[in-house]
Amino acid sequence: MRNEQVLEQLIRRITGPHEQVAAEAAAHVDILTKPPGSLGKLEELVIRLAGITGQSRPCLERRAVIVMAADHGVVAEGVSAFPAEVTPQMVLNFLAGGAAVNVLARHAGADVLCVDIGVNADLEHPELISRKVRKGTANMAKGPAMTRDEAIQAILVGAEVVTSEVDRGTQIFVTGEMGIGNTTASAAVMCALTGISPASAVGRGTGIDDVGLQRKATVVSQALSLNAPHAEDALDVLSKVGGLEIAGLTGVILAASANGCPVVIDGFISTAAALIARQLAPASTAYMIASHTSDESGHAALLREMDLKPMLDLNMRLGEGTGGVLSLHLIDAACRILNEMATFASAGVSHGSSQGEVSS
Ligand SMILES: O=C(O)c1ccc[n+]([C@@H]2O[C@H](COP(=O)([O-])O)[C@@H](O)[C@H]2O)c1
Ligand SMILES: Cc1cc2nc[nH]c2cc1C
Repeated sequence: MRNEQVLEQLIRRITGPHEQVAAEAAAHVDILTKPPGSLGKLEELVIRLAGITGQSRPCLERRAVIVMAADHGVVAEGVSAFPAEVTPQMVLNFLAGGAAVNVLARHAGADVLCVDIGVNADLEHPELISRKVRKGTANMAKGPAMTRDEAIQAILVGAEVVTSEVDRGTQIFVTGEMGIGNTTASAAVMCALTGISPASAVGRGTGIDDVGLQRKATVVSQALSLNAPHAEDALDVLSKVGGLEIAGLTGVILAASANGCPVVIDGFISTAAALIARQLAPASTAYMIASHTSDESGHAALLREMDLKPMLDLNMRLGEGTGGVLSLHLIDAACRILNEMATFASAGVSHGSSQGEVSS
């Protein structure tokens, strides 16, 4: 079967959450020993998790963060505060267990899966998932970042990683990435698909200065006018101005959705992948759990555009899946509320009287 057909099949498997199970969970939340709605967003969260998983008492013990790593030709334009060599160096750090995401994943009981989907170096390690589609993208300021077929291949890599994890029993996924230059690609994807201006979409990424920020906006404008991506064709946008890790994460999101697994969206780059996934499969948005608002300046606007309501705002802007993995603690808390709290009946606690009712 052609790759495009495999992708279409994957998209067709995304049917939407189990509304009946969500309604049952909502009814149970309302008989727990608390005033209705008093656990706020935790209540909404666990009702959504029930609908996504089809389990009236969700328990998401097996979790994995998928860190997609890739390089970007656009780094040649001076859009990052760090050199491209940092991408492979950080991959080795992930594999050695020393990066922030490793620490936070250990704390949250999540596996870290590191995928080389397009790093511009020859990497070998027994734990590395080596699925390189190409050695980094081409410079989008000079031409398309990759071909449409490469973009689809990278989406399918993400989907395959998720599918084999689902077979191993993983129940919830977190998106993570590493790629020097990828905030430029993410900003370009955001501009192409939402019409937001480059000046509003670009941010400081790894920490570029004011001059670098101006240059970044100019590079994004140049890439958009040169490549003229079609806003109604997400694969065209992804291939012309996106990145291999963005494509891989699009596949992660689509395959998690197709398998009825919640997918926790990390920062700016992950949300750009979510934007592509939404355009390819609108039903996938029901499976997305937004973790945090990154300090990357375009992220809040992108989340609003996606109508995603993140749980945390900790001024983080690291990526790797760090914000996503942190939010697993809140997801656990929400599940435990539903699983462990007493009901008014079981604890012998009186219900509140309905408003306006006069007790005799
Ligand atoms: O997740 C975010 O919101 C985020 C915001 C800023 C930077 N990053 C990370 O920093 C790298 C990209 O930054 P840059 O400046 O090289 O485009 C990449 O490895 C991302 O994981 C990530
Ligand atoms: C050191 C470093 C770690 C990162 N992790 C994700 N992006 C990163 C960028 C840099 C520069």
